[in-house]
Amino acid sequence: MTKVAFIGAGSMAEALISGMIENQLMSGNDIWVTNKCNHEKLENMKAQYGVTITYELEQIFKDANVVFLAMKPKDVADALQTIKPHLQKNMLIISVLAGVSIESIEQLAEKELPIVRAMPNTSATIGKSASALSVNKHVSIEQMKLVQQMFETVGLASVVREEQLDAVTGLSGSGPAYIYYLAEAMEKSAEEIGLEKEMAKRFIIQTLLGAAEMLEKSPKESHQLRKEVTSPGGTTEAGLKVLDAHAVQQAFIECIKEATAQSKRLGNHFSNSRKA
Ligand SMILES: NC(=O)C1=CN([C@@H]2O[C@H](COP(=O)(O)OP(=O)(O)OC[C@H]3O[C@@H](n4cnc5c(N)ncnc54)[C@H](O)[C@@H]3O)[C@@H](O)[C@H]2O)C=CC1
Ligand SMILES: O=C(O)[C@@H]1CCC=N1
Repeated sequence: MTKVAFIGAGSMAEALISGMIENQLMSGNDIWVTNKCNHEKLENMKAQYGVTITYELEQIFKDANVVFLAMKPKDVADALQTIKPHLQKNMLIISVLAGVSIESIEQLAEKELPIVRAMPNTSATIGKSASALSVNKHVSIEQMKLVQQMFETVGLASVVREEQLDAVTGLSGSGPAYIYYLAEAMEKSAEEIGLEKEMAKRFIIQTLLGAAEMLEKSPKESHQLRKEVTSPGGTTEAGLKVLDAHAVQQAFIECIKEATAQSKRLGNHFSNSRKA
């Protein structure tokens, strides 16, 4: 039996827990969760997923095979300071922290541990995450199999070079937020053009799902698919001209680059503050 401990009980921890339980990789009995101080949040997770909640570190780490680090990057130094006496050589550490390198975690833990640095996204909740994984040399073949299984249960999982993880963070870690941002704009416009909220929402969702599935199933590139919607002199052309006038595509490119840069900054800030 695998015992999985989550240190941190926020959005990402909940997305992974819910995805792994929903997709029957494990049950709530296999999962132990703690956080910094929000006991109500832990109680809610216990009620919803049947996980065990505790602030007793002895309990959470006893016989744990896998330890997820799921706090914000700014909190990892404090967290590891507290938990490091409980970390054993055979425990697989999976960090989902943006920017924080495997080397930084190794230094904070002050012992040789198998460490996976992962970048999933919140669509893990419904088994649709896009997760990238990098590992250190202490991860065994068996542990790697388990990691692949966990992340494949909650979506697509690919091993990447660690230096690519900042880019993955900017692209697909943060990616769901970009799509929700577009959905928000579509919802707001629907109100202004006279469509009822609920009906508009169904049309927006179906449009996003349909376009995503076309991107997946059609052999055509995204540019070609866009051209096929855009009749000369038609409605799409008129709308897209407005997006071009506001340089929206360029803004999205800069958004993804900036998110990537921020992931790097989070990591640099972290390793520089350790050197200081
Ligand atoms: N939210 C997202 O879409 C994604 C987040 N991530 C990464 O996941 C991590 C968590 O992000 P969120 O879940 O959004 O944050 P959150 O703020 O929702 O949750 C953070 C959790 O960490 C806990 N925590 C803080 N210090 C702690 C300590 N010393 N000991 C135990 N628990 C502690 C907090 O109590 C809270 O439960 C971040 O490092 C982020 O970079 C990665 C991919 C996507
Ligand atoms: O915004 C963040 O920092 C985290 C990492 C990727 C998505 N959310």
